[in-house]
Amino acid sequence: MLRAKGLTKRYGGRFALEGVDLRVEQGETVGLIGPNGSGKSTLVRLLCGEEKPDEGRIFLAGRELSAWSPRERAKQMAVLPQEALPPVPFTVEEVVKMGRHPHMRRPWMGREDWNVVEEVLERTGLAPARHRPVNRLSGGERQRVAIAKAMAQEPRLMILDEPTTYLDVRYQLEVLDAVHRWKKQGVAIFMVLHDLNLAAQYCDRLLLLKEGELVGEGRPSEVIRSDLIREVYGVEVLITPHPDSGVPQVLLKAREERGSSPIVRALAMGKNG
Ligand SMILES: Nc1ncnc2c1ncn2[C@@H]1O[C@H](COP(=O)(O)OP(=O)(O)OP(=O)(O)O)[C@@H](O)[C@H]1O
Repeated sequence: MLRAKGLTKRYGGRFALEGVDLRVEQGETVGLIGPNGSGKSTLVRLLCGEEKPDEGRIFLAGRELSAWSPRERAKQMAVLPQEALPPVPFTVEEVVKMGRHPHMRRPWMGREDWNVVEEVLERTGLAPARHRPVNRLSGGERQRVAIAKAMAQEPRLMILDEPTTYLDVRYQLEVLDAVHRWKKQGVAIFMVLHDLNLAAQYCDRLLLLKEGELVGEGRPSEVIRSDLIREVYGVEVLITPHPDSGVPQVLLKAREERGSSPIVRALAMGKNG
């Protein structure tokens, strides 16, 4: 569904991405992980056509990304950016309806469009809030509306940049369960996640970025390894299988030499007067 080869991007001569290859099949969830500044958002911007790579090519459903018209591309691919939805003065229902635009042949909604909007509002639990203006919702509620709009678009590929930002643990799981259901319906999913434990639980494959280069790729058990996490993030971790599913889970180890950090020492001095 999505294939990229040799993607390279420079900003002012500095490499943000270098020689990245990837593919996402239908019905597969691929997670992108990596530390701050490793190039995750840059890669997302290239894959959704927002920016052009300096080198490399991207194919969507077998056709070069740049060859798709915006409308036809929107039927194939929905994107949930990190800053998903500004606090606009539209109602929840109006925003979800916007997701149907690429499918509408006339300027008004047909029966099929209304059916999809109704189903999405029900499935996301937003039906009771349908007439509420989005600018009066919390960050987490707005995130759910953005996800509902993307669902109404009925894409074959969904690209999500940190979809759990702003969400408490319950909604993090709700959103990722919804993503998992799309995948089961055959949608290809590519998502950036900071939380390594959620990434291991919800992704079939993981890509690990370090300073713009892919340094790990494979099943969660092949990528979530203490040596690789130490090398890429510079922290000591313990890896243990999840008691239910057996997927690797990361336990953070506190740094041993607490006293040696200048910040910790300064804080301790402040505390002691
Ligand atoms: N528009 C830009 N102009 C200049 N440099 C940029 C630009 N966008 C990103 N960069 C640089 O490219 C590198 C990768 O940034 P990017 O935002 O892709 O990282 P990230 O992995 O998404 O980080 P985070 O986890 O903090 O969101 C960083 O060094 C960043 O400063």
